Amino acid sequence: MRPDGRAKVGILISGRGSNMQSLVAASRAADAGYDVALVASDKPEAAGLAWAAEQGIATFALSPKGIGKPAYEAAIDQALRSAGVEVIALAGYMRLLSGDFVARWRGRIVNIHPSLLPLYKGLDTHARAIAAGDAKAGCSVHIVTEELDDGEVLGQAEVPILPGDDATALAARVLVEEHRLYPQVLTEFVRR
Ligand SMILES: Nc1nc2c(c(=O)[nH]1)N[C@@H](CN(C=O)c1ccc(C(=O)N[C@@H](CCC(=O)O)C(=O)O)cc1)CN2
Ligand SMILES: NCC(=O)N[C@@H]1O[C@H](COP(=O)([O-])[O-])[C@@H](O)[C@H]1O
Repeated sequence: MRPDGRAKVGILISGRGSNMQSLVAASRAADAGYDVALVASDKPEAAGLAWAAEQGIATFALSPKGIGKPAYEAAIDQALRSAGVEVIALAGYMRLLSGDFVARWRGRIVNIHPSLLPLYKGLDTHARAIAAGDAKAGCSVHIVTEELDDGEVLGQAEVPILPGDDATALAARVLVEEHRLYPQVLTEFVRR
């Protein structure tokens, strides 16, 4: 924790990075409680990396292809520690973190997932909610454990599933809530 009581957060992304952008924007508030010290990705071509660099935020990119998960995770871990990161926020990060990595950062990794956990862990959450005939969907911010999408839920936001919705329309409606919920929950989390 910095002398001014603000936590240093590292954000892991795999693509567009719109949640990362909402976390960065919110960090600029005096009462955010955190600063973004690093944006890292398993995809060097991830669009969010370029945006973060333009904001003057340190970035790190490495593909696990050809180097194996242990070496890959050791490099990500080193980049996070070198940046002084205290809390990791997964934001559209599509790789499963190993038990070793999670253990090294126990209780200090959070993730946003596009469903009302414990419903629809994993992928294709919106299509599954529509196929099930659900009346509502949403997103969840949870603590990351070894198990996929299984940790303590810190916050959720609901949206209606409307007649004629397809997964794309529903994802867009949920994403608006993700961008509102994640910064709010991260600020509460770093103050825990
Ligand atoms: N140990 C954990 N790692 C991650 C978690 C978690 O809860 N525990 N959350 C995910 C994010 N996520 C859902 O929010 C998610 C990411 C990826 C997948 C997935 O199925 N990925 C592909 C590729 C996996 C890989 O190559 O590593 C797959 O398994 O085929 C599902 C959900 C981030 N990591
Ligand atoms: N299972 C993890 C997962 O599906 N995460 C989801 O990926 C999207 C990333 O968008 P973004 O790159 O614009 O933040 C977000 O909708 C996030 O909830």
